[in-house]
Amino acid sequence: MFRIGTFVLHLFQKGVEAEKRAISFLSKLRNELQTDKPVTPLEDELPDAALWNQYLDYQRNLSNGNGGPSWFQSPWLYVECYMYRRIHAALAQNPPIDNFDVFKEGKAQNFFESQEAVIALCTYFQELLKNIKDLDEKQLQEELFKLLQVSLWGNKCDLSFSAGEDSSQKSSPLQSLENMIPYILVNDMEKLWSLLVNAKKRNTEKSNVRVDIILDNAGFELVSDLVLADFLLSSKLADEVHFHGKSIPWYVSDTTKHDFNWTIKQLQSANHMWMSRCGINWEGNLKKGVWVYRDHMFWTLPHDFSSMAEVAPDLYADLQKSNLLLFKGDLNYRKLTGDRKWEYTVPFHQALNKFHPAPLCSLRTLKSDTQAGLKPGQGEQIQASEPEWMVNGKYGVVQFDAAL
Ligand SMILES: O=P(O)(O)OC[C@H]1O[C@](O)(CO)[C@@H](O)[C@@H]1O
Ligand SMILES: [Mn+2]
Repeated sequence: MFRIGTFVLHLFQKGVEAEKRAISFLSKLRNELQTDKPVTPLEDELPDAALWNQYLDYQRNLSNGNGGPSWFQSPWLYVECYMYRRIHAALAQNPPIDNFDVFKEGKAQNFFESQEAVIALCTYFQELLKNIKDLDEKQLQEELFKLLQVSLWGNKCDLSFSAGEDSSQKSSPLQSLENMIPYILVNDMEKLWSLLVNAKKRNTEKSNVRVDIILDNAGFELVSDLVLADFLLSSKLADEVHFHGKSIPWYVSDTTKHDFNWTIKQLQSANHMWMSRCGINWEGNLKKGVWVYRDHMFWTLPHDFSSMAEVAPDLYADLQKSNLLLFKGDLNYRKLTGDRKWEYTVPFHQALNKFHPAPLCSLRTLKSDTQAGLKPGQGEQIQASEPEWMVNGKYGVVQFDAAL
């Protein structure tokens, strides 16, 4: 008894010391950020540290003569990613709190506050499954479009955008889809449908149709992505879905492996028949191997996707095996387009800067000022009536690019 007590006390003290170290590391980070200090090399020994430090050298070369990278001067995408990586280092170097996700509570709260919307979506979906075999092509297409839109607007629910404030999905996610169509600035859903239907027709037993979802936020958005993924399998439009999540806590609400499994468990054990049915089916999909969850350190590096083939050739080669890549969310869009301030009419294909592992589509609500592939005058027209259109999350795109 005495021994156990001493052991617990010892652990507790270790925890308190680790917390103090993490807090001092974080206050140092805050001070550097607030006073525009130079970006410094990472000093930890985590597996991606060398790549981060090489990237810092690359940024130093770019800013030659301008004093080197610093918080206010360097590209926003770079320093924002760097901030999340430093937050991770503060914890990861400090056992026993090295696996602690500082954003976990916020993500769980978003999930619980979206409960009604999750119930509405799971109920709708389970009803749909009852007669999915009897649906003709037109009806299947309509259902796909609905679930794509739910997944698109699900991207409104992220926590970094709302600075951690409530951003859960409150209303029924299916109700107002029709009214929101005018807010989809680029709507390539028809192209997705053709691609999937053609892939299915060409599909022989040897070649499975594979769709990859590059996930964004946990909470309601993740549930909407899982429902979409279930629909793709249940409608036989796809045979496998591969999910890609983050290997470290990222941009507050992004999905990690823990969030992914936690969400499915929560649904499974929910006190609601259709919610728990979804959770049970989804765990079954993972066990059968028709759903696969993967993470790769590339997703939490500062590089945009045009350098994936060089920096993470294994990931690029894996994505090349897919029939369709669905990139969720604003940060993925920024990385797809190099976060440049493109003329609105520059073709999406061009903004991708040779990133074409497979046909791809971005489902993203606009929260940052990067947008390509609009019609002439389209951006200017919205700008005139709504100056905040690029950052207020009210508009979205379902923007497709066929591979080379
Ligand atoms: O979760 P999402 O859709 O990638 O949004 C995150 C966005 O929020 C911000 O952190 C703040 O607006 C952007 O940098 C980022 O693009
Ligand atoms: Mn996010």
